[in-house]
Amino acid sequence: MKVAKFGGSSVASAEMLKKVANIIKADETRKFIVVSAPGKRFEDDHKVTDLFIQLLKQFKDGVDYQDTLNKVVNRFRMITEELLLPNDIPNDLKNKIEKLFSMKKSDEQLVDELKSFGEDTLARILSDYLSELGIQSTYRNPKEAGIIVSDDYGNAVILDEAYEQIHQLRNERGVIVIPGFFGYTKNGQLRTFPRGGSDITGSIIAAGVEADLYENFTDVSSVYCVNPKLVPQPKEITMLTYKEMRELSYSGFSVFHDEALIPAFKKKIPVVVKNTNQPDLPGTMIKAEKEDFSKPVVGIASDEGFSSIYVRKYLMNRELGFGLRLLKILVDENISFEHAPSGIDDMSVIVRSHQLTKEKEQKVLKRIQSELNVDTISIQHNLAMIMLVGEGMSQRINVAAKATKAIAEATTNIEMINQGSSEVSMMFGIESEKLQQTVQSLYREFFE
Ligand SMILES: Nc1ncnc2c1ncn2[C@@H]1O[C@H](COP(=O)(O)OP(=O)(O)O)[C@@H](O)[C@H]1O
Ligand SMILES: N[C@@H](CC(=O)OP(=O)(O)O)C(=O)O
Repeated sequence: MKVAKFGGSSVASAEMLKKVANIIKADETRKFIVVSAPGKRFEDDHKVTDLFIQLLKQFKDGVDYQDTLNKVVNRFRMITEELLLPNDIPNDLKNKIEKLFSMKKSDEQLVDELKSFGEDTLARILSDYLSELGIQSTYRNPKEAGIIVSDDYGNAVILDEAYEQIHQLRNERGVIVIPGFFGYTKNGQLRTFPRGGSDITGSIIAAGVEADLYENFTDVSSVYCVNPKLVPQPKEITMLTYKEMRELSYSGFSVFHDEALIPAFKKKIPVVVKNTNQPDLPGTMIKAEKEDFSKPVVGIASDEGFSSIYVRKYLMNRELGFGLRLLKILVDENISFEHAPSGIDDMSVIVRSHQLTKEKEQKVLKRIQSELNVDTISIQHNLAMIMLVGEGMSQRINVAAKATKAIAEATTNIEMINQGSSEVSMMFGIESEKLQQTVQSLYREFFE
């Protein structure tokens, strides 16, 4: 029994949905189908989820939102019309949006409910389309499916108690189509997962029904060892471990959501990333155990938009609780940190820059200066992080040497280095503007 998740790019148009239906038809063990909302059909297109966010903003700002509303509804109408289905579902969507806008709800509740309409509408359409094709198919809302989540708006996590009810889905007949990206709290309130969260739904269903395989269908034939936007036609990864994929996803491999690995990992369900346009290709397999240790590095992930807060204080090493108090100041300001490399008398804390408004930055720096009485404090913006990932790294002694050589060849200055304690990853902080040339140089060193 398999769970197949189709991402936004795979359900962006009627043409893509026909491919999806063929994939479902081709293998009767594909029983649970999880879908995203329609994504981009071409480079400058809009994801439906982004249109919903824009729509709510216009509604809240009191400006005319009819144009955006029509755009959203027409995305679905075009699909139903081309699939020769009635227009009831898109018409219904329009009414649901207007009804939601007439209700008294908090902004956070409104945005979560509105965003969910994208995946929900698409799941209903796909289920009807499969039925039209003679495939026994049922739409299941996440509430009925048992996706019980925490109370965090736009950032929900699954609760352990959900799995028992999800397991019952095994007994249902035919194909079950479930919208991704959202669940319900114990009190029946809708909450969405973080952006890109349909991958998480797929993984939850796979763990709940104890599937033999979780297939994640997208628009690339495999996970590449580096982001294809930075290196043209990079090498494909045929197999990697949950641990490696989680590190890579968290650090910039947007092809699979980092939080989506955990449910599958807990139940040891293998995951495969495949291409909806070329479903017969093997794709990339993600499993628990590493089989091939010949390559120390399996992938190079990278991301931009980091800032580093640097503090220096003579005899910091003798001051009990210094790091704790520094991090506490960040917690007070609701700022999470990514890395915190330290020396004898100094420490850097790397945070994602979007968390720092100008005022917050000034406040944090002032507090650190006065409460920790540091000798030097500075902040550096526009940093990029590059993460080398591979479980084989712990058994090699020259990975760091090869990496620093490649970075030097790109004439890039290393701002910081951090090796994860698990020795699965090695991180380099550099100036953002040098990112592409540095990644390309590392790629040549480790993969060519
Ligand atoms: N290392 C990588 N391997 C493959 N794709 C990657 C990688 N890093 C980033 N991507 C991007 O991830 C995209 C697929 O993810 P996403 O857009 O979320 O797909 P979906 O619409 O199926 O959810 C690819 O088109 C590619 O641009
Ligand atoms: N539609 C949601 C959830 C999702 O998973 O989308 P996609 O499969 O297009 O990454 C989003 O845009 O965040």
